[in-house]
Amino acid sequence: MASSYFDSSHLLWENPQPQFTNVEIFRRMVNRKRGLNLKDYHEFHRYSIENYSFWEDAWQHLRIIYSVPPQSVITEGSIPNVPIWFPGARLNYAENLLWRNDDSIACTAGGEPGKVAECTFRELRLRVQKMASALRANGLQIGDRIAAVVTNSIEAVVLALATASIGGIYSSTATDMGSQGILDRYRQIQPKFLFSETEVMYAGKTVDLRDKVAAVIKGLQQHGLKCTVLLPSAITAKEIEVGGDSNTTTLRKFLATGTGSELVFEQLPFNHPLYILYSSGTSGPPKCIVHSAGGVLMQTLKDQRMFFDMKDSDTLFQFTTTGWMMWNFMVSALASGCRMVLYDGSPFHPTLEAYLKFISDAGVTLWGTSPRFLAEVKGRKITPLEIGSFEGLRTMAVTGAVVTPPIFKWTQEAFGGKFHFVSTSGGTDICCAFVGGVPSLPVYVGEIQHKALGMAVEVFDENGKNIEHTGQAGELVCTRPHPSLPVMFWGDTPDGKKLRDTYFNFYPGVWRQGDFMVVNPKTKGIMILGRSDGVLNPNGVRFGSGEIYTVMERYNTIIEDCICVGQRRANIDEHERVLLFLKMRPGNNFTATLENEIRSSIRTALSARHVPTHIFEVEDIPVTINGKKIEIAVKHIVSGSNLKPSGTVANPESLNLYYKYKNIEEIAKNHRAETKSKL
Ligand SMILES: CC(=O)CC(=O)O
Repeated sequence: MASSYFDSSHLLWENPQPQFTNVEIFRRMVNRKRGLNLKDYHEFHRYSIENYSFWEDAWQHLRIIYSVPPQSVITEGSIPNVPIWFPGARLNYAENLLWRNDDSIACTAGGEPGKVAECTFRELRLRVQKMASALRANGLQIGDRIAAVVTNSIEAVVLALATASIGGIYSSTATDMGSQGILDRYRQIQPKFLFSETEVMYAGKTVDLRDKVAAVIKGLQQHGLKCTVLLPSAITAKEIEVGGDSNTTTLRKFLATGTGSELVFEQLPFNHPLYILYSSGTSGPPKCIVHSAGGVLMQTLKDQRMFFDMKDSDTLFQFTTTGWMMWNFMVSALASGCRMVLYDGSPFHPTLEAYLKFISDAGVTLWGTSPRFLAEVKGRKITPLEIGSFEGLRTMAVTGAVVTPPIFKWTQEAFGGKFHFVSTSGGTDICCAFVGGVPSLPVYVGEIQHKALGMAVEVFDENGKNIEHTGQAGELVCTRPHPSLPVMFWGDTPDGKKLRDTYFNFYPGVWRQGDFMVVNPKTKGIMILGRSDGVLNPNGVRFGSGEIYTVMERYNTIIEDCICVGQRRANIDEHERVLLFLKMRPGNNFTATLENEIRSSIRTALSARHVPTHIFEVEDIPVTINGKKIEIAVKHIVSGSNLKPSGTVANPESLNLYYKYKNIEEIAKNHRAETKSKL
């Protein structure tokens, strides 16, 4: 079947000086070093996935700081398909981030309380030194876990880097995660230390975390917890007691236990664990994904310098909490000598306009955000250039969900048209991206520009056949190892059974990411169409929910959000049917006229077979605390399963709204009668 995804590619942006980009400089360096003649990014990418020596080139180009050089690039490890990278090398992640020791600003931190804190590179290093000294004095050793429930603040950066300097393993969650969600994660990794906020502000409200912290401490006491450190209020900076445990102390007292020792960067193997991240946990207990220091360092630096053309003169603002991999990704920007702007709180408080002004005023040059946020600005008919000049903006990087073509177009225009719009996709599983931006290539509307260097991404059909050249959609797979494969799942068997079952079983020996994608045979541009477990399959036509969301974008001034899932009840339905749920913006009604209009738009833009069987209005759309729609949970619920919401769901009560759709026949009958009356 010929593809209709890319019938017309519209140019969105082109770099007037591609030759000066980091990626072009890197390509020319490889040509000189290897005596090659790689003419463009396409050839460079091919070289990067066919030769492991590419990673040696990357080591050199990214200027990795090390004390012992590697003996080779790759060797076999104990987990099949997960090799050991750069055996013999010794390095430290924190040392690679803290080389800069001057009085330029390293971090600017803002948030809802309105205060802005700053810290220079020299001060950051001193704060890390103080924290590391206290951690050592209190017994942190190589391989010990530190768990944190923290805001996106300078303190969180200090804590992660101090932990890394000693060779501890750092894991954090956002403060809005429920105590059950926190315990589901931290009980598995048995942290020695817990660092926690006590009071924060979110959406204009003071949130008292004392009960939650007390519950977490209690739940971790039987699981190896030795010491809890309470951070002062994120609003007033006052110390707050939680009480009841002699191993609990305040940050001030904890830091005072340090001996003032020098900052020592333990020299560790490339594969030494750095972070533990978690699978979403929306459909089962969260998996504890362990990432290596060398892997995270190399891949995040590669993505930042190649996709975003990051330089030491840049100011990066990544909107994230500490519970999303984009936080870990962001922190690496220090290694490029870049300034980071941190923000904690809701972007809608006190107003969306105030948040946009903060970004413009902070002189952000690289802005990382989500399509959901941009859709909201668009939907509220806000004109960003009336709020700030955004004159420094050079690159906007968007991730976290499918970016639809209307969002590409609107964003480029709304923020002044000159910057590089980068759509990327990767995930927690690799703590970097599979596909993303190439500043030396043109951007086409709706297309992620290319595969990342070193990432052997292909599109497979159900039988494991590469169908990329056909322009048809299939599974995103990665056919060769790369340095930030997880080194293990915490608590897995030594041969990594759980890890292999998760990624390498569906297509034996090949990484399956669980995303549904398609490649434009002409431009090589990529579209991610949704999660593959949410792929819709009515009457044998397979498509991604992202295709429906693209059409729905045109209604986003009246429809706040929507979710599209397949329904197939065991022993009842012969075929899958597609259900589309809409959350209306206040003051707008879901009428039969609107429903007909939506059906007709989907039919025209896609095909008659894409039109949902039923469209319903709902009060809320379930999302994770990182703002991702939870299609898989809704799919299970409407198909007749009972689901226990995990701590990852931001609005767990919303799931209850979907159970009634198990009785679809009755609901549909009532719905027809109701919408007719609202015509
Ligand atoms: C890079 C990403 O892909 C981020 C995410 O969606 O979790």
